[in-house]
Amino acid sequence: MVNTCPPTPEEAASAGQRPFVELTDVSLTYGDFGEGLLALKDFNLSVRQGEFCALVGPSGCGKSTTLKLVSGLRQPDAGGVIVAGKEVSKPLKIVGMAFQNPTLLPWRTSLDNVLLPLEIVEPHRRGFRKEKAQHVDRAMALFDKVGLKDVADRFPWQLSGGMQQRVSLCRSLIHEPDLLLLDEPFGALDAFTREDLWDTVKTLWQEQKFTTLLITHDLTESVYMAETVHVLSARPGRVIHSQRIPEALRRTREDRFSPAFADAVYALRQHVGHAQEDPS
Ligand SMILES: Nc1ncnc2c1ncn2[C@@H]1O[C@H](COP(=O)(O)OP(=O)(O)OP(=O)(O)O)[C@@H](O)[C@H]1O
Repeated sequence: MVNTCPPTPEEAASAGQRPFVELTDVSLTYGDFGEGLLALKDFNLSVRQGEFCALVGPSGCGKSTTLKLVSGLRQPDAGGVIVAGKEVSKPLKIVGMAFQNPTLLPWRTSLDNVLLPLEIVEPHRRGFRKEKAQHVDRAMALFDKVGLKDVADRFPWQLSGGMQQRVSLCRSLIHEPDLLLLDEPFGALDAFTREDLWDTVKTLWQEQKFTTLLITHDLTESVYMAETVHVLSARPGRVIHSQRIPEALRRTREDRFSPAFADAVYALRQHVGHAQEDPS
């Protein structure tokens, strides 16, 4: 049932698609070169436009580092990082990010937290006052989509963890990014809230088709959410296995209890196990 052969960059190219995100032979060392910590080595990754990918792998293998490279927060020591056809050399504006910790500012209301990126990042900042009414409308529509009611005027400390994470999600999407980077955003939530948010994010992605990279330690989550799951080796991280997850496997919540779904999770678990045993 599980197709373990993702489309290669060549196959995507022959179908007329250039990868939207492409990391080629990337290495990155933290700290002083020579005695620093080698986080990624010979790292290759290719993501199609609109694709939903998950990155899984042992703790400390370089998953968050990969997102830092893709978002332009860090540059590699060697190799290339291309997003939307351009070499990444500085923080990208087409990126939305959400993390395990919602990182909302406690003195701002939910609405003002969501509007914050538009207030401080160009080109939105310039026209912010003039276009504020449209931005507020968009924020309210996003609140609605993620199932939040009457939270606009409430402060983060008046919201549950799941509600805060939904606000954080709205903030990551308010500027309509082409690329959504999710660093374990569901990790700290209770199981039921997490499952609800999986569906929320899936629905938003199906509607808007932003290219998505999700970091997770939860293989069930990766199979339910992603079209392709990439398994990283132990540090220094590189992709050692890529697994396509057929859509038919993960349409509904009930699908998560099917034998085919369990097979896909099991196959991934084997590869993560190998990564933990043998870093080479
Ligand atoms: N700013 C930094 N300075 C020095 N070392 C760092 C820095 N950031 C990350 N590292 C190290 O680089 C390696 C990869 O870190 P990274 O956070 O990318 O891993 P990860 O796979 O996301 O980990 P986890 O699954 O535990 O969140 C780790 O050994 C980490 O300690």
